[in-house]
Amino acid sequence: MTSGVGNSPDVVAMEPRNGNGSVSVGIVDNGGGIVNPAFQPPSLLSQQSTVWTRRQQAVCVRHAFKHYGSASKPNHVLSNLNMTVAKGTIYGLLGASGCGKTTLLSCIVGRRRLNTGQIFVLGGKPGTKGSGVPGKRVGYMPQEIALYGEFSIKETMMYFGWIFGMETSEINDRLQFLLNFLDLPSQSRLVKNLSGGQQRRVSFAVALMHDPELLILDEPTVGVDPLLRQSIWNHLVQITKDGHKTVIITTHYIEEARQAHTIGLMRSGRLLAEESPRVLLSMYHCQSLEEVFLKLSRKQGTDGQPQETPVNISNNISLATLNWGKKDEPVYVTEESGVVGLNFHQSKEVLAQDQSNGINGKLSEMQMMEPQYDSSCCEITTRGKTKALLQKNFLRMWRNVGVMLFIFALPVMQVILFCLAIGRDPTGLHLAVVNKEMDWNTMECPVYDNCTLNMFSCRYLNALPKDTVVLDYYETPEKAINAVKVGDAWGALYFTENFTDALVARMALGRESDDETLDQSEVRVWLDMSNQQIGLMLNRDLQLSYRDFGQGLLQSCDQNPKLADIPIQFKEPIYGSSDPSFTDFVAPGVILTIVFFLAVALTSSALIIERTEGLLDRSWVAGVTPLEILFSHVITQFVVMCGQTALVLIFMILVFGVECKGDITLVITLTILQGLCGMCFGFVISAICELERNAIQLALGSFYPTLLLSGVIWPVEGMPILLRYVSYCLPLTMATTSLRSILTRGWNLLEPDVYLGFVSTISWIVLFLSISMAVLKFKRG
Ligand SMILES: Nc1ncnc2c1ncn2[C@@H]1O[C@H](COP(=O)(O)OP(=O)(O)OP(=O)(O)O)[C@@H](O)[C@H]1O
Repeated sequence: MTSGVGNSPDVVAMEPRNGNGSVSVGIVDNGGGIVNPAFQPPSLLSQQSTVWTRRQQAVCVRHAFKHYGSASKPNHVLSNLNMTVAKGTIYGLLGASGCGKTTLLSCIVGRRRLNTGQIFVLGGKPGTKGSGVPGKRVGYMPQEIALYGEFSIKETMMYFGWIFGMETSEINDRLQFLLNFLDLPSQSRLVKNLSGGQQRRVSFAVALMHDPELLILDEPTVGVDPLLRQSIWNHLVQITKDGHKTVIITTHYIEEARQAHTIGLMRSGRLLAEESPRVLLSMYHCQSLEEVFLKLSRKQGTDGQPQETPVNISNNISLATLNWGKKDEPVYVTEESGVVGLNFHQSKEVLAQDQSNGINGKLSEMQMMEPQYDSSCCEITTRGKTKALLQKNFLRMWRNVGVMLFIFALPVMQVILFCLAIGRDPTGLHLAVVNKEMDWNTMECPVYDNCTLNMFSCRYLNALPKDTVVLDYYETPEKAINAVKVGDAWGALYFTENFTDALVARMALGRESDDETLDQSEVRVWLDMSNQQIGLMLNRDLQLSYRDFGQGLLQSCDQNPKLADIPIQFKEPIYGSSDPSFTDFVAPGVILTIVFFLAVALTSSALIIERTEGLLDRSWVAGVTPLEILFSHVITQFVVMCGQTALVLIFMILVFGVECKGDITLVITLTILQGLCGMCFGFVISAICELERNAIQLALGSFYPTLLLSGVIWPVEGMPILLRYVSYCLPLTMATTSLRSILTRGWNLLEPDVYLGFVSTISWIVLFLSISMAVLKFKRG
């Protein structure tokens, strides 16, 4: 690449550099100005290496293209943009709202990736190993507040300080300085209770916290009073003085950017100019930078689309470096370049420092040295980051009463409600009875418990379970049936007036009994089967009561009670009890569902809230990786889950007596694993969804199908064969079967039914984690 340095500068302007007495010299175009008599065009040497030279700049952006939206309908935000920020300078990035400043900055700090083009920041490419960007080499103040509202100012500083690898004492010292410098209120004040301006200052303080090499400030002076604004600028000038720190700042107060060393005027994703304020003013014969901007904007408007001439970008600092042999001479470099495709003159001033103030040597040293690499690049994580992230997660939970209730009160309430409301036999069911053996006037129905062969209907009715059925007597079968029809009773029972005689005859005659006898000896029942559970239960109770009645009668008449039973002998069940409860069947699924979906609910919104508040991005720019964020949530959730699992199991097993025949450690492990699985599913949701409401919809939307298809409330064996396969692929199905086998059969890990539940759960955890990591990485691009 050739440089335009060989073109003799027409005019060179000298201006004192802020405060330090050194001089910086700008080269002005043919429009007139002061010529620096000392100027000697640097001898043109071929560049050693483009990469090497770019590494000498703080930021170097080349041919940057960035669009949002799909490739078919792109919203172009950066269009062939080039930008050079010299080390040790303040770079004011100005431009109208929506021109792409924030997008450019977010690409520089590694929050976003360009579609094409290159960015070098502090010698490396953002996002590459060892570049330190994102990381502690950069201090970033985004446009949004991006702070944890529930944190105090001190906790905020601690959080970011730890992430930046600072010691607590160091953070405290720095905090005191920043509190004074930025005129902040007491360090114990919660960020959410600060005024907008105060919050912005805290956000600024976070960027300054670790005294980074490169400060990137997106509108730091919005909502800040003029006095403080000036002191912020003074501070920026101060920290860039020694050439080690660089600042890129955007502001809507164009005139305050006069204090910057270089100004980049941006419009529609391109840089219209990149000059020192003085050069810009004299180049365009304007009194204010605003006028310059307007002129340039109009020029761009009349020029129409920029010509796609190859951009000739030389590198001032590299040239300066190549010419560094003449250390005692100021170095001036001019280049003619079609910056961003616009054919306009871009002269650049390279600051040459007076050797007498000692800075020249430093600059020289800095520019000649190899890029510094972040030594923490190869660590998976640091103690500070882990501490900061964990403290953040726990504090956020602890400070939020709603979340705490959600975490611990809700599972207990769900278990209590489940055990009280599900699986118990219904009671107080009305039966409409027509008993023609009774005297309707006296309503007497004597019950004999000896071998008296009289009033069998009363003896049978007496055998019905008292808490389950309530007997209402009716005069005629029509009235009793009508009571069922209008919903007053769940069934109607009819006994003929010679029920007892017919039943005795039936028993005595056996196969000799005629149809009339058989008919008269039967209890006629009309049930309301609209409610399957109640209908089946009444059916069962009516039959069991008849067996009890028959056995009691035979026993009292010294007969073998077995004669009253059907000839099927049910032995003691191998697993479960002979009176199984629906609760025991559903409980395993309910335990897992509660823990799984609470975890989904808790995590699905966690990342989204952080993202919408800008906290996630800010943490990323501070050097926290998606893996560290996920990992910190996994640990936090794990602790929460242990508490939830303990509560759920204590209430289920100890308080409500749900059967547990197996190893309780297996039960605990599987429950916690399911919680982790739910959490990972929550991560997927929060990674996919941009808005909290979408996450809630997705979480709720997935709840019902999962519950219905996982064999929690009905056996999977009852599903059509295809749906069964779908069911087995869901995260809860095999785990529910596994937990059921442990609880009710007492099986151990050697049984396929049990270990497949563990295998399926762990596989889902890995799958969900991989998906969320992939989505997070994709979104950053
Ligand atoms: N995440 C996003 N998805 C889609 N479009 C976006 C996104 N972020 C920004 N944009 C669009 O990109 C364009 C540039 O936005 P950007 O925030 O970079 O502008 P800006 O110059 O910083 O504006 P301001 O000064 O108002 O902050 C705008 O049209 C904006 O609507």
